[in-house]
Amino acid sequence: APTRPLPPGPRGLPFVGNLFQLPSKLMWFQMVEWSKEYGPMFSYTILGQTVIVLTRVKEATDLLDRMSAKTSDRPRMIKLSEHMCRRMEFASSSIAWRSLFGHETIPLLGFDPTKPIEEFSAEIFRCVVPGGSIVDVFRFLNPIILRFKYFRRYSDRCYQTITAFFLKAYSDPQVDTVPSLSSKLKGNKERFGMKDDIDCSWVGGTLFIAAQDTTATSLRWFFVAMLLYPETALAARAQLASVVGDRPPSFSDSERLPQIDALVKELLRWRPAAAGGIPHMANEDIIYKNYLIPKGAIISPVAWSICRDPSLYPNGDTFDPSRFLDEMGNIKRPAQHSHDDYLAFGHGRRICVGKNLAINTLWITIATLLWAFDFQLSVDEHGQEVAPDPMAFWDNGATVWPAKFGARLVPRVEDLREKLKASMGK
Ligand code: HEM
Repeated sequence: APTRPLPPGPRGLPFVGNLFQLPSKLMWFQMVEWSKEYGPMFSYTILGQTVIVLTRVKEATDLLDRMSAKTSDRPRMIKLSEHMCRRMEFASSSIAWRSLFGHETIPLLGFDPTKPIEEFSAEIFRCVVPGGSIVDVFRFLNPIILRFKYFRRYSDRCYQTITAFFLKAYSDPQVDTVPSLSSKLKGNKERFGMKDDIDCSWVGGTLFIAAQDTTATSLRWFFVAMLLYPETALAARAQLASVVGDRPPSFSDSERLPQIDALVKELLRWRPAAAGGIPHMANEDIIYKNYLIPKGAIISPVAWSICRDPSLYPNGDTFDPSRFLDEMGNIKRPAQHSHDDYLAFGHGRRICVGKNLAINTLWITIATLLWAFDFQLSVDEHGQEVAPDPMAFWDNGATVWPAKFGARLVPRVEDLREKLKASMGK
């Protein structure tokens, strides 16, 4: 069969390819720039590894949803998968902590028992970005690293510490009124194909890592959006006032609060937590639009750009929840192939397994925060209000947070604490 060219892309150097053109931070920005030059689908290479980048809904859904059987492998991530997690990974804090391990919810200002996971997840998230760890770029180093304990000392320590942590979280006594993943696994190991308690504890642990930072990232961006687009908070509060009045919102109000649905959709679209997308890998040669996507190529959907696809979401840089509402104020029918307007959760067989938990977590948290507090800009030492910069980022590897910013939360409800406590008991 006639061979086809790779999608166009930036010229690289012999052997190393485009390695030195990739910034070490905020890599997806480079992808946005390249897509302006080379089109919605382009390719680059790192040391012979082809990466196909997708920046529009059409290409992403054609390749990753409709051809999912051929594009749902994950690239081999040596440092993450083989060193730090020793293949234990198969695939916001409080809710994940409770629903996965069955423990008490975490108090806002008290001791946070999940802190040790943070360092570990930050390192893991760095490895997910193509080129994010040295051994994944220079693969010939792997046998050397495997041979000498010295080179593995960091990954070994990570694995041991985190396994002990997950095991304790899994084995500690649990709140028994609410079912959790741990309580399901205990006593049913064989049924779920688990070898031992370490296996079981890692199931909870990896889900925790995937759940916690992504959801918390979205909540950070929620505050930025509310401070910069206060009119959107007002619209949502007006609806909350008419539906729930002075009691906290609950899921039973959801049918009557489309403004909150629209806010959640817009938040995940405007600032998709995993802005650069999570890479897939082609498991066979694919010819698409007369280009070759070779077997073994990394396919990298850039969520930031896909969620701004002008054919679906005009003025994509503006935070505007009303784009999802019709004239009657109800949620619009989602655009075709838009995953119900939730493109931030990835594609095909690899689509985020925690999508519904994440949407529900964001929904109830956002509804409650809007009901409970006014959000005000912080004030500097000269008494000047300081607005967050929506284009100032903190790169956390797979997730991208807003750079540090201040905000003041002013209670809008009398007896807030008592009302929240009373509603939690229900
Ligand atoms: C705002 C919150 C979240 C966002 C934006 C998000 C986004 C994503 C994305 C983009 C992927 C990769 C999909 C792909 O490869 O095409 C993913 C995978 C995954 N997510 Fe989430 N996620 C969120 C919350 C959660 C939660 C709450 C959980 C667990 C309870 C979770 C568990 C997972 C797991 C296990 C995978 C790997 C699936 C696989 O490889 O087959 N995520 N997520």
